[in-house]
Amino acid sequence: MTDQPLIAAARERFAPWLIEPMLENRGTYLKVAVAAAMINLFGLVASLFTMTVYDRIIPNDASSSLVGLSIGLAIVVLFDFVLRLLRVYFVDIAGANIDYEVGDTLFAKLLAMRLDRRPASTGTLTGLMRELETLRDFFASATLTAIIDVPFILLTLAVIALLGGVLVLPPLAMIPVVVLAALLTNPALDRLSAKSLGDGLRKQSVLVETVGSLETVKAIGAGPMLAERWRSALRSHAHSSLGQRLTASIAVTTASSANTIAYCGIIIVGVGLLRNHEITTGVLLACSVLCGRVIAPLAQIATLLSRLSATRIAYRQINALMQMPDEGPAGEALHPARIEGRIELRSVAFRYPNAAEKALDQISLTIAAGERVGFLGRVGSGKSTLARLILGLYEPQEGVVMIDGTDVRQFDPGALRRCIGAAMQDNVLIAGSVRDNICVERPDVDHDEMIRAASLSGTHAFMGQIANGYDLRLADRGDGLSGGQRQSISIARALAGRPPILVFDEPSSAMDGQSETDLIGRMQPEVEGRTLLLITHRLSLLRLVERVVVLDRGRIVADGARETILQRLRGGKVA
Ligand SMILES: Nc1ncnc2c1ncn2[C@@H]1O[C@H](COP(=O)(O)OP(=O)(O)OP(=O)(O)O)[C@@H](O)[C@H]1O
Repeated sequence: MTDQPLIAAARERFAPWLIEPMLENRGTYLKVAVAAAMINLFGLVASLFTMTVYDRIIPNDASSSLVGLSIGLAIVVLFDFVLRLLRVYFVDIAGANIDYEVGDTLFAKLLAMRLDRRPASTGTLTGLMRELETLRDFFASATLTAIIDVPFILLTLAVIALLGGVLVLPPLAMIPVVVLAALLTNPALDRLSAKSLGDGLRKQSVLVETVGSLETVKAIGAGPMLAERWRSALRSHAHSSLGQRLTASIAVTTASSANTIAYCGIIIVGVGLLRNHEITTGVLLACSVLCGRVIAPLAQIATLLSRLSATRIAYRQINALMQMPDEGPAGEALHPARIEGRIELRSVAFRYPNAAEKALDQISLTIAAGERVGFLGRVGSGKSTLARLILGLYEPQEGVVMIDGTDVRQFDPGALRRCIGAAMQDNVLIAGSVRDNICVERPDVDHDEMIRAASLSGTHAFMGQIANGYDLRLADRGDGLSGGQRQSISIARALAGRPPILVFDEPSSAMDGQSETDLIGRMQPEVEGRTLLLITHRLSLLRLVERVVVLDRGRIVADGARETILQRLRGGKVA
């Protein structure tokens, strides 16, 4: 885990995770470009229609020509309507495709990310994942098509110049004003977008923490403390968002004012030209209509730039996540078809990110295949950390952890963990049915195997008393079941599929004495001949093991046959 901010961590412009889905959708964007180009051309037609009506039809009282022209214009309007709809539709399709592709890659990255590199706060991480929506909004927004309108600004200016000569000057003069306003506000916008995003993540962080532990928050009366954190996050987010919106609106408002000025400029200059008979009324009207078509795309570009700022910040954040190292080897990973279960740690030292002390230091230990070892030690002595290293969840900074003589870093992490049945301390279940939680879509765990594992763990005994049984839908994290029931399901999940290595971290901590005794009785034949690592504070559970290792402050202080170590412990001869 890391507390380092991700902002500005990676500035690479076009990362493959974004560029590839964009390129895949180039066909769709091409259709959008064609539609946008046609819409621009139709816009020119409408202004030429105005000119023709004023210069040819009204002076000549040619009503029949007006009917013909109107029919022609109606067709153009109809096409324009259809094309505008199509443009929105295609942009949405491309946006949705990109969102799907990038979202899929990002989730895969999240699953593969090394745990020691992930952001420390869950809220921050989920907030970063949400930034995907900012990207989607950008790629699925019709504003994006404003880029295609840009070359048509030149075409429109050329038509104005052709029809009205100097009438082109007012809109031409306004272009640098709008562009300058957008360029000048952009750096501030970038900074405010980054700040607003950081504040948004802080809000998300408080929210996720509160929602995730609402029961505890209420029970311990932490509500007012969290409410104050929430209010503070709300205040700063509201403040930075306001600044962001205000700055963004400067360029957009400038564009709108520039539009009015250019329009008025055309009228003022045009009246002079009209008086000198240098242009006709039709030309003046056509040029004033066309003037709007010069500035409007610029206003769109200003909006696009403000969105671009937020998108760029979101992109950098997501890219920083994407750049994080994955677990597993850099080269070809090993996929063990089956393992014997021999575990060896050689001079292993490990320190959690940002921790002052090493959680494990100088650990050397060999566990033979099929050996059952209990781990004892005071709170915080490093027992769970040892299990995490064997599961390959963290890598040691010094030394090596090996399974069957191979460094665990060489294995494909997923393949390795399929060979290890682990029930960790927190017993978190996944939203879904009890069946989903025990089988976890493993092909080797069918219904019979699930029932076998559930019977061993004690799950089967209470499943019969619950409506829906194994199809009972659990809420997030297994809410809706008691702590002991969740623990029992976690044990069933670990046992299912008969993995050669079993890692149990306090497997009976939430169970009553009788349930624990029953569990030990059922487990004894099951763990026979399998490598078992059993972390516990309960001496009764040690009946399942033949050897005991005692840890203290990250070091091994005793290691030997169960009875020998227990005697030494009773005699107070172990630190
Ligand atoms: N995710 C973490 N980040 C930082 N430090 C951690 C983390 N998990 C554990 N530690 C620290 O590592 C040390 C060993 O913790 P570990 O959980 O391995 O102890 P343990 O022996 O399993 O304790 P317990 O019996 O309470 O479960 C402790 O000092 C703890 O503060």
